Amino acid sequence: MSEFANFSAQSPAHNEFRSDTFTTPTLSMVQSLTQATLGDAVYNEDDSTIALEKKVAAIAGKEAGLYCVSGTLSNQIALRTNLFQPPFSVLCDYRGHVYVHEAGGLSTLSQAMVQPIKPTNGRYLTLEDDILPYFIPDDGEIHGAPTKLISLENTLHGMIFPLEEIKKISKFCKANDVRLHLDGARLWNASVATGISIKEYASYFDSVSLCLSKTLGAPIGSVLVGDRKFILKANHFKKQNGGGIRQSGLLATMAITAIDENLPKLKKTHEWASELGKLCDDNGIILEHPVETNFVFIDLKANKIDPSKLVEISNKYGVKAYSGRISFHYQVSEESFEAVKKVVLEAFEYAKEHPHNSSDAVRFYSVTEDE
Ligand SMILES: Cc1ncc(COP(=O)(O)O)c(C=O)c1O
Ligand SMILES: C[C@@H](O)[C@H](N)C(=O)O
Repeated sequence: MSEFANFSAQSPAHNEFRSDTFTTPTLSMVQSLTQATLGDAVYNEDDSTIALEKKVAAIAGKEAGLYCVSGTLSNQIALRTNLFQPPFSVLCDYRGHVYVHEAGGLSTLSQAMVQPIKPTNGRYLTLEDDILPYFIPDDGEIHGAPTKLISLENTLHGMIFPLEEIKKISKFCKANDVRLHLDGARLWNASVATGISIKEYASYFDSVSLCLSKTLGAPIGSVLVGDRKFILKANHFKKQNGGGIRQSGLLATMAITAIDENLPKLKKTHEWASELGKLCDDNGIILEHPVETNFVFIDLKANKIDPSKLVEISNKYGVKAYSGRISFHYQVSEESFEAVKKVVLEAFEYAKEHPHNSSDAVRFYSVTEDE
């Protein structure tokens, strides 16, 4: 049952470690509503929406932006717009959100064959080791579905995709008539962590989806950026899929406030995550990979931790951590941070005495029953 809004008090997400998607609007975001314009955005007549789209496009160094109600919509219409004539296939990381968490959209909306790839290095795709072995050239051979799009994610599970590898993949794509999309839901975090600008990262991609509703705390949405012609066609697919929003100025104004106010707060979330990661290292708790931004991925299977026990212990300490992914965001309270450290240590200690062995896939979100 969600709580009633009290924008002047502590965020309901103060103890939330399931995801940074639980971040809630702030009082200043709500106050910004008094400045919102109320045009019909489907007719491209809402100035606040246009201002948001121009703002994010400028940050990314792209010609145009498109406000979407979700990162899933933003990604899926971007992928569709980058693809022209089937048969074609899309290469992505086997953990990629566009593949794992977007309800098979690539198959239905884009009619694409997806080639998920497990990175040889366990962290990020490389051109030599991972992409070339799976690349299907569009050379007239009629058995395969030619690779016409590569979709990368940065950050992916909180890991930063190295710029030098992005450059190699981008150069290959340009030389082989392959489009390149970036799911940049948390590109903000990568930029803050590396000091590399969003503009630099985005310059190697045909399209980038930038989420506003996660690490930045806006109530909903993402902005897709690309060249003007691309965005015009993406808007067509946005409308086709029911994404045409009317008085979106109310949401856009909150998103503009979120960018301005919360981007500087991301560094602290990385510090928290790094501190928890070090605590795990110091106590022999195995992580799926090193901490680089705002996520700590505890390897529940390697530590033989029972997810349901983790939930039970989380509830005991008054925090919400339902999987091995411990997500940090700017609304976490110091008290909750101290509590989640105890949760992790206690769950680990319990597993030593009560090892949990399971072949079940570990999902990092719970499917809650209706109340
Ligand atoms: C990496 C990534 N991309 C895209 C999305 C989709 O965003 P949304 O939940 O707004 O559809 C998410 C969700 O949080 C995500 O983690
Ligand atoms: C689960 C996934 O869709 C969501 N993007 C998250 O990171 O929580």
